[in-house]
Amino acid sequence: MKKVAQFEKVSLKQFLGDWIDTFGNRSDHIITEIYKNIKLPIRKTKYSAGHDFFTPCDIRIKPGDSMMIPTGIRCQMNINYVMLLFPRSSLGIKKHMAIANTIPVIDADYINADNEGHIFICIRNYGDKELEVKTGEAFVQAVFVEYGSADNNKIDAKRNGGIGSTGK
Ligand SMILES: O=c1ccn([C@H]2C[C@H](O)[C@@H](COP(=O)(O)OP(=O)(O)OP(=O)(O)O)O2)c(=O)[nH]1
Ligand SMILES: [Mg+2]
Repeated sequence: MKKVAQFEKVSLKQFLGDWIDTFGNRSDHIITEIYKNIKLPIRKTKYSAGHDFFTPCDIRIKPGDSMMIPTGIRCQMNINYVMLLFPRSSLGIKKHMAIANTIPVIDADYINADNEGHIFICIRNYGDKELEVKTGEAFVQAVFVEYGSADNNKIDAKRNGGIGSTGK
C-alpha cells in the first residue's frame, strides 16, 4: 500500500489549550496524562482502508446529545489526498454512535492551520440509552482518498484555520 500520510500528535501546549477550550478548566496534570496516553491511529489488518482513531478519554453521551472530542492528532498528507472520517461500524450499529457532521473532510492543508491541524471529532448518540466508549477504544476510522479539482488549480488562498475559517 502506498504511504500517503503520517499521523502525529499535536504539541502538548496545543492539546492543553484546546482541551480547556472544549471542556472548561481542568487540571493541567490530568490533561497531560491524557495527552501522554494518546495513541496514533492505526490500521488493524494488511488491507484495511480505515485507520482507527482511539478515544483519548472515557466518553458518556446522553441520548440525543453530542460531544466534541479533541483527538490530539494531526496528519501530514500528500497534497493530492484528503482524509475522510467514518464511524466504526461496530459502534455505529451496536451502540448508535454517529458523527455529528456525517463524514468529516480533513484537508491536506489543515496542517497549516493556527491550531497545528488538530483534528476534532464530534460524535452523537442517536440511540435511546447512554452511549459509553472507554478510553483507548477505537471509535472512528480515517480513509485517505485521492481528489481532483474543477478549477485548474487557480486558487491561491492559504488555509489558516478549520471548522468555519473560510467564512460563509
Ligand atoms: O469534523 C471535523 C471537520 C473538519 N475539521 C477540520 C479539518 C478540515 O480541513 C477543516 C475544515 O473543514 P470543513 O471544510 O469541512 O469545514 P468548513 O465549515 O468549511 O470550515 P472551513 O471554512 O475552515 O473550510 O476543519 C475537523 O477537525 N473535524
Ligand atoms: Mg471548508
